[in-house]
Order: sequence, then C-alpha cells, then structure tokens
Amino acid sequence: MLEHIEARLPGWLEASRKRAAEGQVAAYIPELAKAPQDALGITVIGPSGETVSAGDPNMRFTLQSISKVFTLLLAFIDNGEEAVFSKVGMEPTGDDFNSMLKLELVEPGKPFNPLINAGAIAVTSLIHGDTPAEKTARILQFFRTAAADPALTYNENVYRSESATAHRNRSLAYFLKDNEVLGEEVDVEEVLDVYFKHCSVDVHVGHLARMALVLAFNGRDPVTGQALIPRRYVQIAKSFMLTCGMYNASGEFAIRAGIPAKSGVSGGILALVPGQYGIGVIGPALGRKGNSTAGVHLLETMSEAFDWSMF
Ligand SMILES: NC(=O)CC[C@H](N)C(=O)O
Repeated sequence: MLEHIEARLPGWLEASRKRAAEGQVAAYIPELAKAPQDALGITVIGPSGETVSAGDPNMRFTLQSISKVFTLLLAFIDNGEEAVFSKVGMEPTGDDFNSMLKLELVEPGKPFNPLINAGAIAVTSLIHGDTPAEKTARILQFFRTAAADPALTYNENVYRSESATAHRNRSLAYFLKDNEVLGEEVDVEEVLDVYFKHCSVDVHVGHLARMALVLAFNGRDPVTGQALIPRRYVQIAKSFMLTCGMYNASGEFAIRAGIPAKSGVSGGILALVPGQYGIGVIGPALGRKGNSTAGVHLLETMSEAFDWSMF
C-alpha cells in the first residue's frame, strides 16, 4: 500500500540530505553535539502497520521537544482540559523555544503554549504521581504504549548532559515558580528532573512514526485497534502541533507542508497525515529556528508530491 511512497523516497531523501549542510547540530546540550551532521532517516507507517523507510532509520536519538506533545496528552488525561489551560495558553509566541521574554512582558506570566520550554515545564508539573520517579515511570509507560515498544527508556548520558547544563531551563522554571504558575507545593528541581528525563527518551524514527499514527487516527492505534487517548485531547494536541509544533517556523511549515508536526532539538520530527500515515524523521542539523533543515525539506517535498496539505 505504500509502494507509491517507496518508489520515490530514496531519491527524495538524497536530495534533502544536501540541505543538512545549511544547518548545525545543536551543541547547548553537549551530548547532542556528537550526532552526525548529515544523517537523514525516515519511516512512514500506514494503518495496518505497513512500513516504508529510507536513509538512516535505525539511528538512535532522543525525543527532546517531541516528548512535549505526549506529556501534554498525559496531563490532559490526568487533569482534564480546564486545569491544563489554567497553566498554559493556546497561542504561538513568535519567539525562540527557550525564550523567557513574554513571561515577564505579558500578564499573568503564564506560558503562551505547552510546546515551548516554559509551557512544557508547567505541563510536566501536572503529571500525576507521588514522587518524581513515579511521574517519570508513568510518562515512560504512556510513551511505550503509544510507540508500541515496552523497552523504551531514557538515555542516561543525554539526561545527565542536559541536566548539568540547563541553566536556561532552570531560569524559566524558577521564573514560573515566582509567577505562581508552578504552585506552592511544586518543587522546581523535581519538576525539571522529570522534564529532562522525558526529553531524553531514546528512540528511532520507527517509534516516532508509530506514535504519530495514533494521533493520525485520533487516539486509537489502528494497528492494534486499542483506544489509547480521548479524541478531544488528540484534537487539541494536533492543533498545537500545527500552530506551534515547529516553533516560530510553524506558519511557514503550515504553508509549505500543511500537516501537524513536532520537532525536537535532536533533529527529530514527528509528523502525520490525518487518517493516513504516521511519519518519523531524523536529521540532526538544525536551522536557525531549531528545526531539522533536511527533515523539513523532505517532509515539504513529500507533502507537495502527494498533496498532503490539510488546506
Ligand atoms: N527544542 C527542544 O527540543 C528543546 C528540548 C530540550 N530538552 C530543552 O529543554 O532545551
């Protein structure tokens, strides 16, 4: 069923790989700087589990900001819509993903959306569990179910590297505490620890594709038939992916590709074609706004060729 993609994918992939030269591998988390600049891999999964891959689909990388979509979904499941939106807004920022500008500029200092770092840290604080370890375990379990891999876990080296150098995220989190977005009962360092761990979950593009497939089918895994996430929450998550998933390049990606996607600073992109496919891409070299240059090019090429735009 994926033959039409399979036939053309290797050619497109090699053309997109050249775009890696325009980007740079993220270095602010030292462990991420080790990734190969011009790696590029993709996996596409259809509703009966049929799969097509090209390039470097076995390369391991960490979820980074892609995890934010799924912690948001778990926060909705744990707390409901109203409680989550009391902590984060619904709007794009136009600023970098780790910006703290609007937390001071715009009252009441609530993060604009759950996909920027400040918003994701606030969302992580809402995940249920008596201890940080229990919260991390619940998040991992949720990711494992969505990715259909019980072995999914975080990469200890990336976690340590991120935690040791996260001065900016610490500033954001303490700012949120002062703004009372993180409440009285919240221990900032504990929330950050859970956040670093869910950002460090180790995957390959097949995991992203499978997680995306669940979203493409509104929360029901079409391969197993299992209902995993309420449709309403998936609807909200996909809206955020479209408006904020590629940070302040989300408008451009919506115009050029027109599909919900979420990128991470490791170079991963989780994308989906509603009702059709889940897609995972990895290309570690990032453009100015933090998205994989080669990965974005590949998705835009495919969307144009197959008329995937939702609009
Ligand atoms: N853009 C990203 O992927 C950012 C996630 C990263 N863990 C951070 O907090 O900085």
